[in-house]
Amino acid sequence: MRTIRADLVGPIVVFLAAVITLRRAIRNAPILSLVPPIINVSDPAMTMSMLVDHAHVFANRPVSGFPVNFQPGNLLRSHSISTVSHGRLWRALRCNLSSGVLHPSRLAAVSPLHRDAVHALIATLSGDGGGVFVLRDALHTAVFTVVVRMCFGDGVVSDGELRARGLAAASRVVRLRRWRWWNHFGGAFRRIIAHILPLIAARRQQRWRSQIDGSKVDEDGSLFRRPYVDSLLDLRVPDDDNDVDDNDGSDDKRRRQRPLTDHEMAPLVWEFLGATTQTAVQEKLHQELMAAAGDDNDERLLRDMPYLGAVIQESLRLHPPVLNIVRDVAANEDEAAGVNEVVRYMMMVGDVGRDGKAWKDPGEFRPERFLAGGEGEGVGLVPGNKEVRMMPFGVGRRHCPGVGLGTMHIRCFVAALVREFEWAPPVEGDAVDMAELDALFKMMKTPLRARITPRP
Ligand code: HEM
Repeated sequence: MRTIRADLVGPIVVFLAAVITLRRAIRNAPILSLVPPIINVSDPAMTMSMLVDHAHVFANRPVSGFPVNFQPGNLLRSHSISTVSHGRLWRALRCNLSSGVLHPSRLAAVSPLHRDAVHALIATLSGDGGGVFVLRDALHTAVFTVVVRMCFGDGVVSDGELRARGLAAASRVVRLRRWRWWNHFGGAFRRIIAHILPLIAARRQQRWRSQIDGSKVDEDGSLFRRPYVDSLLDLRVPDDDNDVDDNDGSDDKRRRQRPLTDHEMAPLVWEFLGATTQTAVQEKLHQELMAAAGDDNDERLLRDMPYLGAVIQESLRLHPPVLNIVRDVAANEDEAAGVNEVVRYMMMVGDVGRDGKAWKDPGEFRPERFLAGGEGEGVGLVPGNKEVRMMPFGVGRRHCPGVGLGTMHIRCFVAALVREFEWAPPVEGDAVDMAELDALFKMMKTPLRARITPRP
């Protein structure tokens, strides 16, 4: 009889989610010497009250931990959507991302990119007819190739370069996972920016060339039209960059607008690339996947698979890749004295998802709880404004805008991996070590190693 392992699909989901969220965790890490008083919040009702009912108060994350001198002689704070203060600039940048590449109507265009990446991943894993694999690098490269194409279109980064960068990025994930690596990060960030700037310039040139020869820039056969960098090149942001929020937005139109500089675009590009970088369960999932007729990677088809959705949701409830939602609140502003005291609130994402009052046997991996009739039926990945039972993508006005794309990546790769291979521990009977690393973001202490056998 075939042994069915219930504990292998979850780690894959957890790892994919961690890859995809690396960027966020890095951005939220404070520099230790500047850490203000911290209050940890684990209670779901309290979290709700803070992030939803008092969203205007809890609207800012810590200012980017490190001002970076990535433009010679010019010390700048790196601005990405997640680090910029809540205000006009934040609104312009977030709106550009959410209504552009992340808009639900655009996500269908990601399916062909997923198809290419899935084929390459399966070819890599089935190379020698199966065997024992450490999944991390192969999965990382697969996700990375998709997001690079969404970011730059095709033709800016070559296939070979893509694979090399995917692997380099994977090894950076590993190197950056411990707090003690943080000191090295300023330098690493400058190097990353230095890699990104020429890619932005190359895309700009591609656009110029196509304007000159009258062709459309995407006529080079790019599968993903109007990639993220194009939207940044076209974007105009408020000129005064005064972060104060004027909620009425009344005179926004009259304000002077300016384009972004390449040095402003680079951290945004990096944020995009980084953001997007657990077998009864396995068998049940496999049956559901095989029963669905049609294109293997059709996003609509995958979205309609309740058990696949439940497995992903249960994995993110138990093992959210982002440990805490961080907000800085001015506790005592005395402008005359130049004093601006800040209190830092850390909403503990894992504690909320494992709250014993909200969940039966909260520590147990049981996807069925999210199916019809289960205690979690109808619970969303992003809480509405009634209650918070889990919050892997945050809550309130600064919740993750990438929830659609993030879950789409996970659905697509998990589905392909379970459809194509049978998964077992390297040694029959071994348990998967789910110990977590005290890292910037959640990772498995022991990277998942599995024996995979191509399915007939
Ligand atoms: C499994 C995948 C992902 C997870 C678990 C995740 C999780 C999170 C969390 C917990 C936050 C903080 C929310 C808050 O503070 O309330 C966040 C913010 C953010 N995420 Fe994601 N994320 C994922 C994928 C993505 C993707 C694919 C993108 C886009 C390319 C993205 C872009 C962002 C941005 C820009 C922010 C900052 C939003 C703001 O400050 O307005 N994330 N994410």
